Amino acid sequence: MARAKIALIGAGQIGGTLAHLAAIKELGDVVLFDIAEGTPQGKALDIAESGPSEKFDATLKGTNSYSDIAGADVCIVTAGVPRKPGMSRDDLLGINLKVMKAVGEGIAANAPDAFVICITNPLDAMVWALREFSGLPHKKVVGMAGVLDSARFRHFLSLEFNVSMKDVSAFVLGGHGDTMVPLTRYSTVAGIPLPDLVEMNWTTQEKLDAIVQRTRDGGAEIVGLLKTGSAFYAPATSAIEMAEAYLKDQRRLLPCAAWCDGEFGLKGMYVGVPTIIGANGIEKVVNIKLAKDEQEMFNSSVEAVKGLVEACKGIDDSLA
Ligand SMILES: NC(=O)c1ccc[n+]([C@@H]2O[C@H](COP(=O)([O-])OP(=O)(O)OC[C@H]3O[C@@H](n4cnc5c(N)ncnc54)[C@H](O)[C@@H]3O)[C@@H](O)[C@H]2O)c1
Ligand SMILES: O=C(O)C[C@H](O)C(=O)O
Repeated sequence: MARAKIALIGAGQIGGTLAHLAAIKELGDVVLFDIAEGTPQGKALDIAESGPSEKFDATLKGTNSYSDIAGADVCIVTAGVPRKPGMSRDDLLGINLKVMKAVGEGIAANAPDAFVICITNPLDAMVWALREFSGLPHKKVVGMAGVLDSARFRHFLSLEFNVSMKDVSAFVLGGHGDTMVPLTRYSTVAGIPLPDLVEMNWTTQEKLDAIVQRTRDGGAEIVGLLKTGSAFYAPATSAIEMAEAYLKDQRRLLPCAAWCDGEFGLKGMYVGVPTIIGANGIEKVVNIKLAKDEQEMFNSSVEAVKGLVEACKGIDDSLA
């Protein structure tokens, strides 16, 4: 069987890391696309030259031409600009919206059957815009954020409980911004929900609240440390987890920015919700029951995302 083809739109920090991971995991042949001349070609060659030591079978090609992504099975979009210290993700909306238009049109013309994972910020609005510009089916266009936010939550929890990250599961829903909703009731250590662990005196409510806040600020914490850009190792790993679920029809239950039309009482919008990813893309949005306080937090996150989508419509008439 022919290898899968993975197109990476944007060959910056995340794009290069995605290419490296996709090759090492032998998910398929990789095409790195960028408007910057030389960058995708240089990164593709550099990663290909790691193949003899790493012993992977995958070809890597760098390009500035959309025609090279033709027939891609998966497109992962990181094209655009990251934030700098002092900025919010929402400050990137105007500049990255224009990028989504070019990328959406490029994917529609060359890889209309692909499963498309958007990473560019502000995530929930950009995945919505990318879907609109590309015209691809909603279940084939999804945003990466919940896997990353949940991974950060899991990491911080594993430090607090001094247990393996493997035994910590967590769910972060809502928009990928300050209003994201880390769900403590649905997060566990080896199946024991976090509120029970507080009752067992394994941690305190104050410590748990601080971890929830650190998770919400997880992106800004790294931006503040790096100063010249944002996180890229964990974001790339998160998107690869989603791509692998699609390519291998794993039916993973992962939190993603997915199209909700009826689920969670929403009428046609993208926001972070639990999904099942398999060979058809988003196979299902898992409509979990939220408690009153969780629903209120989710609602305010939904309102924040709606505001960004309205801002996109105000900038680009074709989206209105
Ligand atoms: N969703 C998430 O959880 C998450 C996590 C981390 C970063 N991000 C976002 O991902 C994006 C990329 O981050 P990065 O660190 O890789 O940035 P980066 O600056 O390292 O790379 C972005 C690349 O996009 C390219 N580019 C710009 N316009 C383009 C266009 N029209 N077509 C093709 N390529 C284009 C640039 O040349 C650059 O190489 C940012 O918007 C960042 O905020 C999102
Ligand atoms: O914080 C950012 O700007 C990048 C990304 O959204 C992240 O959460 O790391």
